[in-house]
Amino acid sequence: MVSSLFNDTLLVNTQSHDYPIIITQNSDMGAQIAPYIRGKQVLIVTNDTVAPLYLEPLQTTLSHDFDVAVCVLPDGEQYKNQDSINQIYDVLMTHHFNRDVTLVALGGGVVGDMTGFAAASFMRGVDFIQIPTTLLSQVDSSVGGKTGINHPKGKNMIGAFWQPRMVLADMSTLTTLPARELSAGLAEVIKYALIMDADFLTWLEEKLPAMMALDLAVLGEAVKRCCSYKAKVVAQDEREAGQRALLNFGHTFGHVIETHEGYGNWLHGEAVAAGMVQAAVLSEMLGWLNQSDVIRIKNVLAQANLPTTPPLIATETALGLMGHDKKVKRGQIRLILLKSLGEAVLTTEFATEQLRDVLTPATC
Ligand SMILES: NC(=O)c1ccc[n+]([C@@H]2O[C@H](COP(=O)([O-])OP(=O)(O)OC[C@H]3O[C@@H](n4cnc5c(N)ncnc54)[C@H](O)[C@@H]3O)[C@@H](O)[C@H]2O)c1
Ligand SMILES: O=C(O)C(=O)C[C@@H](O)[C@H](O)[C@H](O)COP(=O)(O)O
Ligand SMILES: [Zn+2]
Repeated sequence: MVSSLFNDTLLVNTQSHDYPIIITQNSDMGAQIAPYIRGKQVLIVTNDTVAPLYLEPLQTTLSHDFDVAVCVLPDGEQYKNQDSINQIYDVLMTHHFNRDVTLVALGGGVVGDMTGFAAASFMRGVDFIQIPTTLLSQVDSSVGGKTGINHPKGKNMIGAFWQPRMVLADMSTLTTLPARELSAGLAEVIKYALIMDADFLTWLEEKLPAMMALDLAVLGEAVKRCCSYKAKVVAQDEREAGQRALLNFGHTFGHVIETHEGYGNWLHGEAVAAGMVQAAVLSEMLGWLNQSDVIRIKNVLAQANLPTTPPLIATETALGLMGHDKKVKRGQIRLILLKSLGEAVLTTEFATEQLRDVLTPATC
């Protein structure tokens, strides 16, 4: 579909440093990011799906001014682990790169999270830049500095808060993204509406068809709105002491699904979608949402081709996996639930029996 050019820049203010999110189309990626590279060494980290699509022009442009190395990782959530981080370190060491290096993440959230973690830990911290190429990474993972890898028993269990120097979201990259991955990104977009802005939910209900038809102007508008919400939250609570936890809506349930089903079998966004329904059902049990709200949530997720029911997981197994959630405090599971559409809270105001009911197959 032909659409008008989208161009916008947002600023993220954090205690670490401020950085821009450039949202654009058909960009010369190398030229866009070059001004934010402070040394002469660059390591581009990508994967074997994204490399054939977008690596060559980026590498060529950067090679005019920088000493550029490349690390191509295997594609998949199942490779978001220490082996991949070691591969990044190996390339950095082989090239004798030092604290002047800037790591460039070219890919989706998996590449971005791992590149950020490698940057946070190599020589105790070097610069990195995010070039997110999935909708999910453009609306969420490239912003805010949560970096890391999975443990076999839990998602993102090892990591660091480490902010990028800049984020370049080129909407044109979405034209090659598989439809299932676009839908996975829409889950995080819908998440922002449910936790922060009921008017945005209404906007989405109208605009989802255009987004799914790859109208880049509408997608760009959605990316801008989501990044603005996230930038605002991260500016107030960079390290998740409080308010930032709201961005975890659906994730305590969703991470259980991803871990239990085997990393990569349920996409992150798919698991979060089903998890948001579970959280909404629990919110309804508490009298905070009404039945029509829950139906509306299920409908908007279904409209985006997302699952609204979790896979079969034994209740005790799910509770055991939930125990690893990073929001657990003094042994107590804390959940993000909805007080109303557009308003989320971090809470322990639910009975364990209610949580068990939600986790019991067929309740949602
Ligand atoms: N750090 C954060 O704040 C944060 C936020 C949300 C999600 N995450 C993490 O992000 C990950 C999910 O990210 P994702 O949904 O981007 O998945 P992903 O990185 O696995 O990318 C999805 C798939 O699309 C491919 N791909 C990427 N760009 C493409 C393009 N332009 N054209 C064609 N194919 C392309 C990838 O190779 C992969 O196969 C999870 O690990 C999740 O935990 C992190
Ligand atoms: O940025 C955040 O904060 C989020 O929680 C965004 C989530 O969408 C993202 O999936 C994040 O990686 C989950 O973090 P975790 O701390 O639960 O691992
Ligand atoms: Zn997420």
